[in-house]
Amino acid sequence: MNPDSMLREVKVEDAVGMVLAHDLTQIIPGQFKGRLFHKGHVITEQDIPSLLNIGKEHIYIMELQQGYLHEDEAAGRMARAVCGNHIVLSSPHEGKVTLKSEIHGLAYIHKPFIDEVNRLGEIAMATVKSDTVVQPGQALVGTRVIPLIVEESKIATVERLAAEYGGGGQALVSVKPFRSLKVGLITTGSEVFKGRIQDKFGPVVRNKVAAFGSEVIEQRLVSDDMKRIVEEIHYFKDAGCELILVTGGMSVDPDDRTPGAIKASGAEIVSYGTPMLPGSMLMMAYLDGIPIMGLPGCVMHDPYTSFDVLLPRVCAGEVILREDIVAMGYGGMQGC
Ligand SMILES: Nc1nc2c(c(=O)[nH]1)N[C@H]1C(S)=C(S)[C@@H](COP(=O)(O)OP(=O)(O)OC[C@H]3O[C@@H](n4cnc5c(N)ncnc54)[C@H](O)[C@@H]3O)O[C@H]1N2
Ligand code: MOO
Repeated sequence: MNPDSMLREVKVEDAVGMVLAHDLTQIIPGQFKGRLFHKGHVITEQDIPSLLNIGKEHIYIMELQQGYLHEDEAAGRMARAVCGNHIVLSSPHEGKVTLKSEIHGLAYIHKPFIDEVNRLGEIAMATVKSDTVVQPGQALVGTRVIPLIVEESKIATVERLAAEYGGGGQALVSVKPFRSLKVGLITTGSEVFKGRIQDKFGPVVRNKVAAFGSEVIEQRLVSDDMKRIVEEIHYFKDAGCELILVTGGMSVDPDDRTPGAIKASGAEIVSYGTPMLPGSMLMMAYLDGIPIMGLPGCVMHDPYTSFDVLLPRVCAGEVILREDIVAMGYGGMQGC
């Protein structure tokens, strides 16, 4: 059956007493965008000028047949098919259902599934990117079908794909909460250690870490001495730190000892260097499963560096792999 045959066009002047088949939107640029009339609204004589003002000279009267879905129901079914932990669904609004985060956390979106669904046609599933930090109430995903009436089989296909892609029990859209990590901070640099200049790394790192609910339990200053830096890494490991950050000395000068010290501590190096600017000199490593990050000078003064991309992921309990670092290059030119 042609879905158009389920829709009858009626002139608004003849539509008094009839029921609206979908939400009607008004847009006044700079002032208002939203629903002027709800689906299910019974049209009155007084509504006619308002309808004409938003360009509606006709409305649809709908007689939905077996095997077809209204846009609101289709959007709701798609949203329920992908919804995972810490997500709440909005009620349908202008044919769209929104998945919102319940918590401050890290968004997870299964990109191959989203691409597959959007390839089907007549469907729009718009998401934030995976690993976006989201606030409570923030929208992660909007689901909508393009026509007013869609074949039920198309939505069943979305549900089947969701079951296939999410087969391992992992939802296709979810939010990971941040863990509260004990963080050890080692600040290298003889000029800071000897008091020639005041430390500016500590406050910045404390604030960034606190933003994800973790805490720098202690900061220790060391000179540019590899043996001393290694000792401090082991000190924080023995103190039970779940993340160790080493600042400064990450570049190419003879006094830049930090990469060598992280290596000499026995840590496995995931990557020395990150394809992102600012933050290209960052090192990611693990010592017996404890993440160690070498932070270059730019973290002190640039508001968004490779550290700001990786820190939330580490705080959400993700293990950073070489491929994750590789993937940061595309889109990683943030200005430096
Ligand atoms: N020829 C090259 N030059 C630079 C490279 C490079 O690859 N080749 N990399 C650049 C990048 S990227 C960065 S970032 C910077 C600095 O990296 P470092 O981590 O080695 O930083 P430092 O040399 O230790 O210090 C730079 C600067 O910042 C001051 N500093 C360091 N720590 C503190 C602190 N805790 N409080 C206050 N100020 C601090 C330090 O005194 C220096 O003035 O290198 C680029 N250059
Ligand atoms: O580690 Mo650097 O930012 O690329 O300045």
